[in-house]
Amino acid sequence: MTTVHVYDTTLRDGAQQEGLNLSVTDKLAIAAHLDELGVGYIEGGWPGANPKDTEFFRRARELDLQHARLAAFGATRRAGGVAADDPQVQALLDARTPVVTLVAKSHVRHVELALRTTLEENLAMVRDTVQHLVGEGRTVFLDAEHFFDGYVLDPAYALEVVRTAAEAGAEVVALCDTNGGMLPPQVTDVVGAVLDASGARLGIHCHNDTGCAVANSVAAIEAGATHVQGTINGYGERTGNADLVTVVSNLQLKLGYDLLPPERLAHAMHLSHAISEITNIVPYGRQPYVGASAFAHKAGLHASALKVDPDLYQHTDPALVGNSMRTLVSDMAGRASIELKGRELGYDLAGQPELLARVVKTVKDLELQGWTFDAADASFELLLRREVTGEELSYFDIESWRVLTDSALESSPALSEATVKLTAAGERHVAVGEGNGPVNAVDHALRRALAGAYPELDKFELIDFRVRILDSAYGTDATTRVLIETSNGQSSWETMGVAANIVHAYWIALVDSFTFGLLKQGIEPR
Ligand SMILES: CC(=O)SCCNC(=O)CCNC(=O)[C@H](O)C(C)(C)COP(=O)(O)OP(=O)(O)OC[C@H]1O[C@@H](n2cnc3c(N)ncnc32)[C@H](O)[C@@H]1OP(=O)(O)O
Ligand SMILES: CC(=O)C(=O)O
Repeated sequence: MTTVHVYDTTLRDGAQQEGLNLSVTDKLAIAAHLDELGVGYIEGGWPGANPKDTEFFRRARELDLQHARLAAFGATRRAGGVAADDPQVQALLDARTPVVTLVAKSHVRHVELALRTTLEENLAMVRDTVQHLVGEGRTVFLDAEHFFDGYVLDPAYALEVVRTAAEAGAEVVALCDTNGGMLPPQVTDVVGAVLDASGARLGIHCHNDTGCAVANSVAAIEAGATHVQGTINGYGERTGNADLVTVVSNLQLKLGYDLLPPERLAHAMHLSHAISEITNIVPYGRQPYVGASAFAHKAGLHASALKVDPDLYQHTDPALVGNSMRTLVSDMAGRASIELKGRELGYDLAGQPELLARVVKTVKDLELQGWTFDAADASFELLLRREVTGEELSYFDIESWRVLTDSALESSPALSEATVKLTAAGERHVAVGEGNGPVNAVDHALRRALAGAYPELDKFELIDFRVRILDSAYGTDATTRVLIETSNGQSSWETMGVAANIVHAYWIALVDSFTFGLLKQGIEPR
């Protein structure tokens, strides 16, 4: 059986996504990650189209790729010319990659309207360019642009493009759903028909405009294509390309294809997130397989079954793609949810039905007031610890705090000043903090008051702050929920506070954040 090529186009088609802009260094880093995942091919960009892509191919020669072969992407030669004299084709050779992927027209209206040439000349462009590149020692893949729409309009011509490319020496002809409008049954029919009529080795390249890019890619492979293109996290023009990790996971874990070594697929979640860091696009939590929520369970009924056997509410083992099961605590939790969450946090709560029932009730009561524990694991862990140990973990005793804000003048911005009085390490501290707003001032004052007793707090940094008005019908009287995320440079945690006053809500979240952070660093109350 022919092995299926796994062909990644994150660096070319993925980079066509709105708002995604990669430097040469970013592209090199992503290429190294893709190689670690074990993909067969990395399409690096279009040499000659812009200086960045040209530079990428120059520097990519220094990459020590263990698995992947690099592909340079570009178009067939210009109409009316010859491939050997075409500067764009020469730029593809100058990229010095083992593989060149050519985009070619296969839709008659595109040939006539976009390329403004004859159908015969388009075939000549395909033939000449493929032959020239093969003659120069390159493996050539041909992306037949708008293939499916073109096949519907004029199947004979679309087929002729496939035959011409294959006869000229293209190893693979990838059928592209460029406008992303196809549905799986259409893809199945067309791929099957083209395979029968041409005998060419076919590939598939899908866009997600109908939400079917992954399904269409899987359908094409099941219909006989043996080369699949996609991008990490489904990046790409408009609604994106087929998400390569989802396609590969589906083919490998559900249909038995042997595409990536299992130990590499088990890095998929890490890779997806590492690439999100580079693209600076927040990972999509509900992404299949690798999203943070892909195996997160909120409903109590689910948890009660998962406790017995995780397979009962999971379509696959999350570890196969490097993910893990999580239990969410909320007002939809039951005793089993708390027991499972406790297990995640290192507490064995089995056989403690009264404690479990008490925690369920506390959570439900607090959620009614606006708390949302599934977004603030650290606040839940402190609550659970309190219920289990029967005591409040306290690193400092607050005596009072207050904050004042001067009115803003045109000549000088508003200034806030907070005063915090507390006892820590057996000593009373009174500290004043200034800030550009009340939240900032409170943060400074609390840190200053604790600096002597807990120098570890110096490393804690606020990295996210979210405010939500809970009962908006009351306008400025509304209850407010503040969620904050804090980092110590190695890990991060989320805490929350709910109060009528936004600064008070922040204060609750901040105290919990410092308490949790110190606890996790193994610091004893002083
Ligand atoms: C379906 C896809 O996503 S394919 C990938 C598309 N990616 C990109 O377009 C990103 C990179 N592109 C670019 O930087 C530029 O468009 C370039 C450098 C390639 C070309 O720029 P320009 O020379 O200024 O041309 P422009 O972008 O206006 O038009 C594209 C030209 O390529 C021609 N062309 C389009 N497809 C093909 C093809 N398969 N084979 C040969 N020529 C083609 C068009 O007819 C047009 O020709 P014209 O200049 O005679 O009108
Ligand atoms: C080649 C390509 O990116 C497309 O047809 O969508």
